[in-house]
Amino acid sequence: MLTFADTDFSQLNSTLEKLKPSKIFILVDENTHEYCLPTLLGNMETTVPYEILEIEPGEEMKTLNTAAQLWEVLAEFEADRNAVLINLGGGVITDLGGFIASTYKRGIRFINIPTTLLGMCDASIGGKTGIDHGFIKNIIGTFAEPELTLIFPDFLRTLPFEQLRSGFAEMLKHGLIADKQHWEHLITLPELKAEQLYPYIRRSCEIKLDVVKADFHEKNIRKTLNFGHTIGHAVESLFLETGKPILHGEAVALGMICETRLSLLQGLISEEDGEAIIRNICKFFPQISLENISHEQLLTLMKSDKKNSHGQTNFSLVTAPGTCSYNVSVKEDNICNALHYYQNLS
Ligand SMILES: NC(=O)c1ccc[n+]([C@@H]2O[C@H](COP(=O)([O-])OP(=O)(O)OC[C@H]3O[C@@H](n4cnc5c(N)ncnc54)[C@H](O)[C@@H]3O)[C@@H](O)[C@H]2O)c1
Ligand SMILES: O=C(O)C(=O)C[C@@H](O)[C@H](O)[C@H](O)COP(=O)(O)O
Ligand SMILES: [Zn+2]
Repeated sequence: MLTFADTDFSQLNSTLEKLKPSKIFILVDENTHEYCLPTLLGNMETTVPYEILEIEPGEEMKTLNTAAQLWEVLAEFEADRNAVLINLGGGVITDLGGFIASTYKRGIRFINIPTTLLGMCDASIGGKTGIDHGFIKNIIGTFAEPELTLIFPDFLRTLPFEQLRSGFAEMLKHGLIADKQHWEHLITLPELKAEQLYPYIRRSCEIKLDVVKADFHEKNIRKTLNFGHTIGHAVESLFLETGKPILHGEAVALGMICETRLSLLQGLISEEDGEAIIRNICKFFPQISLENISHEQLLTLMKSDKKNSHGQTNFSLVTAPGTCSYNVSVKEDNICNALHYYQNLS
């Protein structure tokens, strides 16, 4: 269930009452501990004892090592199958927390309380959980649904601008794949500020929920939610590996530009639409230098993409703002062309 807590956390309290947990665990990172936990604790009404599990912030923590430490801590606290994990944080916390919850003792219940724009509009919804391994994004994970996703937009007040913009990339993606009007609203916003985005958060959540309801296990239409991610994830992985991580949404924005170029090369989109999409994404996202990045390595990383099958690299490609095709097989030459195109954009 997805709920907006515009003013209070009553839905959280009634869910906890219904779930009757034996114990509550709250997973935070250092920042959500400081900025968000006091609000949660001030509003959570329960007599059930709780423990705080804290990790350092950042994508570097979304690993098997962190998962193992968290499983160990749960075991040390004697968490039983009726324990409930509350994931309070961005996509790293909800992906990692969802993963440890869905695997500990073969699955305990969990609640997502996203605190970033990306978490609210995308990561906390739809049941994809996971960790990175060998710097490959989300290569190990589960499909597991939270008991509740509680969205409290006021958490965005303390979110740094770059993080807000990172979440905005996924919102643009939602417009591009499914709702032209949403895309047009977003690209004409006078500035990127949390309060300006509040009305559009709901629409992004609806788009994601509709797609996920139609195809939870990503056999078909859910692949459209991965637009921008085949190239985006490869670039994100390579930067992560070299110790200079970029934000997920920044990588997705880059990926959406390159993959729109692929649509143009494949003749799947009109020049007018393709160029307007690229121009508008560039308005918000400064170019990321790919100067020292090897295309070979990127192509190898793209082979790990979960949409691939039978040795073919498959893309989800936008065909006009608001519509998206999937299972589009693309030749390596065109992928290299798109990467060169991005490099020479400015
Ligand atoms: N499961 C999915 O469907 C899905 C969808 C999209 C992205 N993701 C994953 O989500 C991850 C990215 O998530 P993210 O962008 O939220 O990153 P994140 O979780 O790393 O959070 C970004 C930063 O903001 C800080 N922060 C969080 N809330 C804050 C607040 N309210 N005030 C101040 N600081 C705050 C965090 O500590 C962190 O430093 C990636 O790993 C990506 O692969 C998953
Ligand atoms: O929910 C989905 O499906 C998505 O593809 C949403 C993406 O924004 C998200 O980054 C997701 O984690 C990517 O999944 P993956 O299967 O490519 O790892
Ligand atoms: Zn994403």
